[in-house]
Amino acid sequence: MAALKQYSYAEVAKHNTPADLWMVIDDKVYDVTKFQNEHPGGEEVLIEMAGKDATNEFNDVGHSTDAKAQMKQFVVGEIIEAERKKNVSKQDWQQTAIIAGSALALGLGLVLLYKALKK
Ligand code: HEM
Repeated sequence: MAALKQYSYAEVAKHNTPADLWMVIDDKVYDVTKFQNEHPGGEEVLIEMAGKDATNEFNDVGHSTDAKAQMKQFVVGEIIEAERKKNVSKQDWQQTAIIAGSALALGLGLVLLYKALKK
């Protein structure tokens, strides 16, 4: 898959009118200019979020999987790494590494203790 075009929030914020309507959901940038009139939830809510991060608003509605599949066609890019909100997966990975590392150290410690006691 080709890499997505990278945008800063400042860049997205320029597209904040009904005639040029972008928004950010989960760090992906969407151009919903053509979709606004077709949005089952109405154009007003989209215009309200124009140029902004609408992740919470989008999730609050509990959009269907159909809606999530549909939105893919409007992706024009993603937020530059430094400004991404969702670095959760990275944090999760670090946490997992720390837990796994601690477990390993504990296991090793127990083995050494066992060996020391056996003598
Ligand atoms: C690319 C972005 C979006 C797409 C493709 C999309 C698509 C849809 C679709 C297909 C529905 C019909 C119900 C469903 O299938 O879940 C819907 C309903 C709705 N959407 Fe969106 N939506 C988008 C963004 C947003 C945003 C940012 C908001 C709020 C700020 C919003 C608010 C709503 C509301 C209030 C409804 C009506 C729910 C109802 O009547 O039960 N949507 N949207």
